[in-house]
Amino acid sequence: MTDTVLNCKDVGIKFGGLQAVQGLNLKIKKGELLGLIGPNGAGKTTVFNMITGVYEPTEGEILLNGEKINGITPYKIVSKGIARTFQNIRLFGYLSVLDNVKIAMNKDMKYSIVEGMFRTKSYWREEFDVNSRAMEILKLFDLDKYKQYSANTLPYGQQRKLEIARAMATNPTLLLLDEPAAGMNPTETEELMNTIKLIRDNFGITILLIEHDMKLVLGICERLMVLNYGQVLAEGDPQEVINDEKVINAYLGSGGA
Ligand SMILES: Nc1ncnc2c1ncn2[C@@H]1O[C@H](COP(=O)(O)OP(=O)(O)OP(=O)(O)O)[C@@H](O)[C@H]1O
Repeated sequence: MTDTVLNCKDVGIKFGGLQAVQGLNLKIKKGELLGLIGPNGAGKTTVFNMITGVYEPTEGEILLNGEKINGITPYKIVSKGIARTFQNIRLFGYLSVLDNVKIAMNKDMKYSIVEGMFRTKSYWREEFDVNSRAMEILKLFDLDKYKQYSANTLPYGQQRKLEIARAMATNPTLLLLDEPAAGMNPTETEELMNTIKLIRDNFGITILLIEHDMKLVLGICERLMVLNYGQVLAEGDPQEVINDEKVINAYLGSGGA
C-alpha cells in the first residue's frame, strides 16, 4: 500500500504547436499541502485541467491512488475523489448557499425520479441526511448563517469560501484549489489560510494549490513546485525554492507575476 495519492508520470500536453506542459513528474503524498507556482502562462491551470479530466494529456500517465485516470471524464474523476475550485468563481449565483452545497452531493443521492415526484419516505430520509451533511459543512466554513442567501449576494471572500465548501461536499481525497485568494483583501486571505489548514488538519485531505499570493503560499505550503514554460523549474522546501536564482529570474522575466 502506497501513501502516494497523486502520481503524474512524464505528463505533457500539446495544443497544436504549443507544448503547454512537458515531462511533468509530480507525486503528492496523503495529507500533503503542495503549492504549484510559476509566472503567468506557465501551465499551472493546464496541469489542473489534465488531473481533473478536462484535458487528456498527450503524453504520460496520471495515477490516483495507483489507478490510471487519464482519459476518464471529469464527472467520473469527481466520483473517484478529486475536487477542484476555479480561478473565476463558478457558483450557482441565484441558488441559495445551502443548495450550492447540496448540488455537489447529487452523486450520493440514491432515490429515483418517481420517489422524488411522490415524496416517498426514502426521499424524505435522504433529503434529511443531505441537508444535515450540507449544514455541517457550512458550519465548518462559518457559512451556516447565510444558508438561505443567494450565493451571489455574499461578499467576495465568502463566495470563494463557499466554492471550497462545495468542493468538500463531494467528499474528496484530493482537493485542487486554483488561486483561491485571487481578489481577496488581506483579512479575507488570512481567514482563507486558516480554512485551508483546518481542512487538511481535520480531514487529512491532500491539497494541491495554485496561488500567486506568496504570503499564503509560504504560510501554508510544505513543499513548492515551480513551473516555467510548462516545465518544472524547481521543487522542494518553500523558502529554498523562492530564493532559488532560477525562480527569481523566471518571475522577473515575466514582470513579477
Ligand atoms: N485550450 C487551450 N488551447 C490552446 N492553448 C491553451 C489552452 N489552454 C491553455 N493554453 C495555453 O497553455 C499555456 C499555459 O496556460 P495556463 O492557463 O495553464 O497557464 P497558468 O500557469 O495557469 O497561467 P495563469 O497564472 O496566468 O493562470 C498558455 O500559453 C495558454 O495560452
